[in-house]
Amino acid sequence: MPNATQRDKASPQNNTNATPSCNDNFSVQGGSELLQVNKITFAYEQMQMQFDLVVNRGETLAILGASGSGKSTLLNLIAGFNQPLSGDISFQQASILAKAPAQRPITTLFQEHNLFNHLTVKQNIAIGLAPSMKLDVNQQATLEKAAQQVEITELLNRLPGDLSGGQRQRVGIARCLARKQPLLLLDEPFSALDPALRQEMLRLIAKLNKEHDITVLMVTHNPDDALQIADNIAFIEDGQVALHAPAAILVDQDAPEMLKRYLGKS
Ligand SMILES: Nc1ncnc2c1ncn2[C@@H]1O[C@H](COP(=O)(O)OP(=O)(O)OP(=O)(O)O)[C@@H](O)[C@H]1O
Repeated sequence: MPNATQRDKASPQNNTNATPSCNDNFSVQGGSELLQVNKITFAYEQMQMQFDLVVNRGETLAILGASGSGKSTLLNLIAGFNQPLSGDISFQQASILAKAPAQRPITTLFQEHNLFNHLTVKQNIAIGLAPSMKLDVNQQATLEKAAQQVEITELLNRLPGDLSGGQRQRVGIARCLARKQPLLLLDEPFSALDPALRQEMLRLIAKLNKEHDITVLMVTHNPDDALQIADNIAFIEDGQVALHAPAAILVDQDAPEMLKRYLGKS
């Protein structure tokens, strides 16, 4: 059973988003649309994909699905690391397809490889604000505030190789925070962390979502993570968004078979 926080976040009544789902009982609710992924097609040799998805401002969306279903590809298309064959992606109703990744209103945090090992923590955050790492007074203040928020101020002069996995992920989150982009994409960022650290990171993401009005798309293999911080889930199957529904569907006995199969419940 979800705990109190989980129930709060995952409760359908608390849900304010609206996109189609496959079943009216599990429809997400209305809200102000921030990101539209509109009939985006993409293909790797062996796999054709087409994604449709609407994400509302302030939503935390957990992206779940079997290994190889297309979750990372969807994030890479949104971030601009992959170019679609057709379709469109818009942010606040304006297409972002022609924009390079750094020009999109997005920051991405991966499981690994978020940091440059030859740069200090401070430089790793600074590079998110200015490629030259030469910061003006305001940017310097932004950097310091972000470091404070994730409690890494005392680590600023260290190299990533001298930090623990959790500390490195906090540096990655500080850079996301400092960049102040409205959309945060997380690709299994905490799967290598121990349970306590993972909880700490999830709480941090929930805080960013609430206090900084950051909309979050998080790929995870862990339904508990989704229940804990997500409003909705997008379930990916065979290169498509097969289901977009309130996160509470994960503990609903009447969930569609495909989801129950994935969860090992049928
Ligand atoms: N660079 C690539 N070249 C060719 N095929 C790829 C490439 N990257 C991914 N694929 C294939 O595309 C499909 C979707 O991959 P993707 O990484 O998006 O899945 P995923 O759902 O994120 O998987 P996982 O949970 O294992 O990370 C898979 O069949 C995968 O083998």
